[in-house]
Parts: sequence; C-alpha cells; structure tokens
Amino acid sequence: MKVAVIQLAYDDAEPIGERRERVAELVRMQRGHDLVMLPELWGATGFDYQKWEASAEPLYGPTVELLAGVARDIGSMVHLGSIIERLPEPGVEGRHLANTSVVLSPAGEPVAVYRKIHRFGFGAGEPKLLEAGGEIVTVGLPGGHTAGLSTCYDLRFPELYRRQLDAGAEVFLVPAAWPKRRVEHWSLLGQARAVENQCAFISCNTAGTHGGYEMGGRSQVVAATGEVLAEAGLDEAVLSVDLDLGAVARWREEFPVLADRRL
Ligand SMILES: O=C(O)CCC(=O)C(=O)O
Repeated sequence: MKVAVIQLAYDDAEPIGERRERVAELVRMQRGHDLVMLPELWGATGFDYQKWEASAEPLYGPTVELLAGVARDIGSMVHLGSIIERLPEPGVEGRHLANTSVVLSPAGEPVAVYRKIHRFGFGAGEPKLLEAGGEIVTVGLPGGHTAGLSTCYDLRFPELYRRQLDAGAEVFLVPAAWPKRRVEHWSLLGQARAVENQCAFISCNTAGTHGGYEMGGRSQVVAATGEVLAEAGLDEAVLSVDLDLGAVARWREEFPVLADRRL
C-alpha cells in the first residue's frame, strides 16, 4: 500500500479558507498513493480552543465535501485527520461538539467515522468542550487489510490498541496535534504501539505554532517489527512510503508473541 502522510505546518495567522485550499491542493498532489493522511484539527486551528465553536461543522460538512471531491479526482483513500464536529444533538455529557475523524474511499464515500475517545486538557480544552467518543473503529484498506483509528492523546492508552488489534487491526492510523515539548513521547509511544501489538503504525502530526503551542512534527511510519520506515522532522513535509501490509501477518507468524497473551 502506498501511503502519503502530509505533515502540515500552519499558524494562527493563516485564514482557514486559504488553508483549506492549500490542503486540498497538497492532497491532490498525492495522486498514485492508495491512502493519503492529514493531521488532527488542521481546519479548526488545532490547539486554539477558543476557535472551536466557530469552526465546528456538521459531520458531512465543508471539509468532508471538499476532500471527498479530491479523493474522487485522484482515486485515493483520504483520512482527513479530524474536524470539530457539531453533533446533531448533545451527547451524554450534554456537549454538542466532538473531535471527529472521517476516512473517505477513493469514490469519495465516507467509510469510517471515529470520535476521539480520550480527551486532552485535564479539565480544560477537550474535556470541557467536547463529547468523548465511545466506539472502537476499524476501516478496510486496499488488499483486504484492516486499520484501527485513534487520535493524538489516545496514543497514551495502550488498552485501546489492544482492542483494535482484537477487532482485526493490522495497522494503526493516528492523526495528531502533538506539541514539541513532549515529542519524544510521541515517537516512543508510536513505536511501542507497533512493537507490542505487532501492527504497522502510521502517524500524521502537525508542524508550526498554533494557540501558543509549538507543534512537534515527527510523523512516522513504523513497520510491525518496530523498524521506523520514515520519519518527518519539525517542518512541513510529505512522507511517501510503500508499506507492505502482508509483512504484518508474516512477522506475527515468524515471532508469535501475540499467541502468548494471557487474557
Ligand atoms: O499527550 C500529549 O502529550 C499531547 C496530546 C494532545 O496534544 C492532544 O491530544 O491534543
């Protein structure tokens, strides 16, 4: 599977409309890839919580519409990172916003919707403003493979990835807006999730500075063996990787750790 990871850099000064067009163009340039990935909340100004209410959109709103058109044009699956979704009705905690990922098929159809389960902010930001997701979500990939979906802070909760593994995941897809200050955790945890679950791992972080936070970049593509196949630096970058997902099953057979789990 040929994957393109778009590590987008932006700052608060870039108007959202211009950023949308720039992102659509960047995705369009990835023709020939089976899957194109974007980072978390790039259209909702990432860490800038104050802007979330104003930038919220319905699930099948302008971001999905724009990227569905691009997915169709280039014939690739597109993981749009995430949006601030305005829920049709308030959730169990009475909030009407969520941090929501959508994966689009090469025909531009939404084939998976994941709402971030673990909200980051310790009482402020996400837990204060957003409803938590509650569902394990996987999505079928070309070649009959299965990906598990999660977002940013979720990466700190290994039990989520075990559940995705049990749901058939062979690769984890993780968009993020992970700050530079803790970027070592980001790299380490991504590799750990790959090694402990014998799953490939594809992460797409943000670069630039928004909401006063410098972002950490270092998006990576990791094989199920833990080998880092590609890693971005601190700036905007596109990683283009030919990822052999058949290698996941071969590795599990060669080194059958998962068979020794005690449940
Ligand atoms: O866990 C961290 O250090 C960063 C998480 C985060 O920035 C987020 O989930 O938005």
